[in-house]
Amino acid sequence: MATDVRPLRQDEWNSWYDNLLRAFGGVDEAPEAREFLHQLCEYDRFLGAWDEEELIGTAGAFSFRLTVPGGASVPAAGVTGVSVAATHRRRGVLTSMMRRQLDDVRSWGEPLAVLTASEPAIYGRFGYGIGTFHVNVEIDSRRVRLSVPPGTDDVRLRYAAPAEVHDACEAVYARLVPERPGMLARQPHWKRLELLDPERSREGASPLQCVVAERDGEIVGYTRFRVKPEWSHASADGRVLVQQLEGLDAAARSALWRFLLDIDLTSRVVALGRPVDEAWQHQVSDIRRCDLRTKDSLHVRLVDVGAALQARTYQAPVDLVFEVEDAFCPWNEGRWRLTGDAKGASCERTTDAADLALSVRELGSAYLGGISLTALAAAGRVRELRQGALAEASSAFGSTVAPWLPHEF
Ligand SMILES: CC(=O)SCCNC(=O)CCNC(=O)[C@H](O)C(C)(C)COP(=O)(O)OP(=O)(O)OC[C@H]1O[C@@H](n2cnc3c(N)ncnc32)[C@H](O)[C@@H]1OP(=O)(O)O
Repeated sequence: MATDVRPLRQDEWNSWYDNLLRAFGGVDEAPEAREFLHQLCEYDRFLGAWDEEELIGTAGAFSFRLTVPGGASVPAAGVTGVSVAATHRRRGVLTSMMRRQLDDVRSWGEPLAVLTASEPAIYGRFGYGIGTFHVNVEIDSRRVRLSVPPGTDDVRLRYAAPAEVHDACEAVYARLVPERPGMLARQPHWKRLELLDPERSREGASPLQCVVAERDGEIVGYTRFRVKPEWSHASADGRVLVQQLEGLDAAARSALWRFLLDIDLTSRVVALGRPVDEAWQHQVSDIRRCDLRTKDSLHVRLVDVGAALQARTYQAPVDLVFEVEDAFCPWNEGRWRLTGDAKGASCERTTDAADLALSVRELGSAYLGGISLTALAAAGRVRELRQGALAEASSAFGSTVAPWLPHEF
């Protein structure tokens, strides 16, 4: 079968999107969600695969900027909308699209490609490693109390229409972006994402509600959530479904979490996709009643090893030679010397003896500082060629703040 992979034309978007939906089961999106996604399409970066006249594959790459350790905002292709028609599966169509896409990303000069996977088993073969985890929680708010830091009672909370305070909330978000690896700078059109509220997707829950946290009249935090009323035989048993919660300081965040745990007629707070190191985990009276579940989140691919490694900084001084294996993007193969510290780094080709051997996939996992190279070595995925090199690399690559992807794409 000859597959033609090429960028999408504007008149092909609807059929592209229908193909994608069908690969995910064929349930249509609400019209406003579909329209929103249409506006996000970057035609020169979205690919279709054709078998003669028939569209059989889809893949896109948003032009994101991703925070890396040290706070730099690095161009990253946000891989999205990947699908192959079930009639054409396991014949190499995905492989052809990944080939074209990674070649394109390289030609655009973007050192990273990132994605969230429908199934984690798909992307390792293309050089992606799991770079971040997040937690999903369901807190028994009748039993769990939150101890709060000084200053929490000085934070004023008020309800606001989500659209009315949107700019102020976006300003809070923008201030947080450089502080945590894995966060995405807001791109044009994406601002509306957090306000998208199709009735069809609510499944019996309320429209989006918003509470802002203020100090001295300034918005310093916000949460958007829904309430799903439920009644058991004995009592009210509603759920609070948290969509976002951000705050500029510990008091603002604590005030918002405490508010969510205290809403009358509810007994559970459900929050999906939260950072693994969030402070509330250490403030709750009973962590077991929070039912924490960890899940892989952002998968990271170094498209240009040298540029990617020198775009971030390192917690401890580092001077190491990596022997990198990268069968899918052979331009990365070979030895690289990384020197750097907390102020900056450089990464150049070298013929010197290697200290560590690993594939680009492990570099992707370790890149944002959330997965330790020591753990990957224990799994047999990193080889230490000079004694001591693993510990040096591990402490240099770490991050004091866990990396976190704020939303799926
Ligand atoms: C970033 C995102 O958008 S994630 C969304 C991914 N899309 C989906 O999950 C939608 C439903 N699934 C699909 O559309 C397709 O099955 C795809 C895209 C996952 C795979 O497409 P295909 O064209 O069948 O993949 P292709 O034939 O190129 O397979 C390449 C290799 O990946 C393997 N592979 C493909 N899909 C999977 C999978 N779901 N799980 C494990 N391995 C897989 C194949 O076995 C093959 O292995 P090999 O090289 O050892 O022979």
